[in-house]
Amino acid sequence: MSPQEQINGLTDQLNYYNHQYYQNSVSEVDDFTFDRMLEQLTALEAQYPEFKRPDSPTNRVGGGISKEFATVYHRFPMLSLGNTYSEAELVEFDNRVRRGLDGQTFEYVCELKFDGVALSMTYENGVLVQGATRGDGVRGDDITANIRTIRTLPLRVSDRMGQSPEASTPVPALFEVRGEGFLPIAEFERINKEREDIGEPLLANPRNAASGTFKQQDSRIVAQRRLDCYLYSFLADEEVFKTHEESLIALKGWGFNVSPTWRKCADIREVMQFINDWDTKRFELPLATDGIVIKVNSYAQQRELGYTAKSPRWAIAFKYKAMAASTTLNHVTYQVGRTGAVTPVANLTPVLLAGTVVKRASLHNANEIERLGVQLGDTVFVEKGGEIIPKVTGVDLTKRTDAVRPIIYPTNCPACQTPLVRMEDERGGVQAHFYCPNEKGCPPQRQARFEHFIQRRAMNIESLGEGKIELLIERGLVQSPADLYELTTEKLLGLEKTYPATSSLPDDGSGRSPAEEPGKARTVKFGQKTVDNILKAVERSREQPFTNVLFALGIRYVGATTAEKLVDYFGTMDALMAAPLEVLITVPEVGPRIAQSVAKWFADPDNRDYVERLRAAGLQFVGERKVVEVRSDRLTGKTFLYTGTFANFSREQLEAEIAAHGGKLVSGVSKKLNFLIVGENAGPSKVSKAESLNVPMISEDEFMAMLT
Ligand SMILES: NC(=O)c1ccc[n+]([C@@H]2O[C@H](COP(=O)([O-])OP(=O)(O)OC[C@H]3O[C@@H](n4cnc5c(N)ncnc54)[C@H](O)[C@@H]3O)[C@@H](O)[C@H]2O)c1
Ligand SMILES: [Zn+2]
Repeated sequence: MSPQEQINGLTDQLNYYNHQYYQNSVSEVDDFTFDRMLEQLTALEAQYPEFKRPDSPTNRVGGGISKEFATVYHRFPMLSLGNTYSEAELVEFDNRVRRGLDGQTFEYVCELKFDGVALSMTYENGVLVQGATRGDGVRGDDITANIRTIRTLPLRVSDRMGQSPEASTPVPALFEVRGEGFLPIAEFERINKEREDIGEPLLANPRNAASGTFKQQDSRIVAQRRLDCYLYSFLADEEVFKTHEESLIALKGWGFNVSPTWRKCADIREVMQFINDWDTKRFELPLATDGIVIKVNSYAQQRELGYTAKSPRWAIAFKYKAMAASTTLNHVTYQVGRTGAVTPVANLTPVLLAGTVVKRASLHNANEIERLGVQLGDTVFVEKGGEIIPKVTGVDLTKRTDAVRPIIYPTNCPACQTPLVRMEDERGGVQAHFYCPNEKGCPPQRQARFEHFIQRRAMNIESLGEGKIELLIERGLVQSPADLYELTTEKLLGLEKTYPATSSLPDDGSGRSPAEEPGKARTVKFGQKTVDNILKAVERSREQPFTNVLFALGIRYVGATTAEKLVDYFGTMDALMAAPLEVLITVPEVGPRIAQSVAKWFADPDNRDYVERLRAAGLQFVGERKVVEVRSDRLTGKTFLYTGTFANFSREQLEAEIAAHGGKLVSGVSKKLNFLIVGENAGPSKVSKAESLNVPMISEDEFMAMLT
């Protein structure tokens, strides 16, 4: 391949990865591979400048702006950071700084490099007026509404509010703060557990999840995910602080969330020490980190050092290589998840990785096995990244022997032998996972249905957790959650089983990724007190509101929030069961995918029997209806969005009115929107977006005229 072809190839490929990473929140390769390719391109371009393309990723900040949000221009460009994986290059950086500062003394501030999304927040007279993404560095997306959902981000700051004595610096009239928006790991795992429970595909890692969340059009969805933000930079027209350190202290004093992990370092040796200190300790932090950011402390010196087109010369990111180890893949087991998804798990010769012994690692799905080209007996690389569960990331082909055997993916469910199927994904392709379609009879799926049913947000019978359900199913005491309402003291008292010490519980096919917990022997026992607690909880569950009951049914894609919307709209189980698909689709925030899933579920006679048994058991089938009766079909097939306030309607009333006439409320301005209803104090971004997309805008009066 000629150098020009190489440059072209790398440019196209890196631009594509950048697009996937920043626009679609997907990493198709790991960061190390990406950075190595970028380095290769930089070197080639230096050697053959004549072939360097104007769209080269080497002279641009990686992100872009999207059509879904209004565009904002940054008052100060938002740059990237130079990065390195090696200590030798860090020493070179230190030498460059030293030369650039001509022998002056200087200090560094080291911070953790948080792995999320760069955010910029502008405050005017102490009030948060704008929040934006980095975008291409010059222009970003206006995501103010989403950023406002971050609970730790002050919407208003004042120097008097600060609790610390350092907060004495007055708050400037206009300033900008920057930080990293992220999903705490615990929150990431909570969301994935919920998604797994209702059959939504899992989010890949906390960074991509955070990035995807900030780009949601509906800030109500954003608010349900508890995003957080660590602030690491302050900017204003006038000089407020002399050093970065001072700004961090003041930001904290003004009530911003500044991670306490930063430290001032006198020289590069102390920096190295800081890097070593956090090498594995960073896994104890509540969020994903991928390195250390090293910044020259003095602002005057920062100005002296200046910037390249892409990044400051006074800062660098040291990135940790993902924690990797190599070991042998002995065999693959397959777990069946709550919704029938089959997950292959690598069983490894135990190996030490980032302070824990790893015996099992995720192989994700059949596509991943194919992509890795891995075989049984291979030496594989196992990595621990931002996530808790290690994963197999590659094969050491230099160690492959003749003894390797191909991995034969099962064609039948490992739990119930039903032939596996692949389903279509939302874009019409096939999903990466194979599924066991035997929803009713497959033991792990059946058990998962019970676990779903008893959880707090459903029927709240959690005293039945931890092995008790398994035992009841095994003894034939329950087959369907409706049977729980026929349990008696006589049936339960004295039941007992000891689960052996190894893997019988973790291997229950629950589909949860393989944790590293050692399996201890456990005894499940139904003594008098346990039995009383269970029966009491079952009794109390009869009072759980209809929303919980509907969620408890375990209809695919119907999470707790969707259940609420359905109850608001229909009010009763009977009305919901009678609703044809066309009506289900008109429910606010219920799209065709959910509507179809609901209709299909209620069309199944077994499911209807199940519902009748729950009714007979006395569960709540009536909720509070918040949507008025459908009064006409004048708005049928039309979509609406409103902005501002109205003379004749509250927001809720307006939403109800749209629904009552068959219209559908949508959450963002797009080409598909039929009408934007514009009231007093309308939001400028919605209006200008509607203008640019030629979406008709109507007044309150015009809207009312449509109803008669
Ligand atoms: N895997 C892929 O497909 C893919 C694609 C594109 C980019 N990437 C990764 O993204 C990197 C490029 O992204 P980038 O331009 O955002 O650079 P970067 O993420 O390496 O560094 C700059 C960013 O670091 C963040 N940051 C975190 N903590 C910080 C702190 N304490 N102080 C200052 N900034 C802090 C900020 O968001 C800032 O914008 C690449 O090096 C690559 O590793 C990966
Ligand atoms: Zn099965």
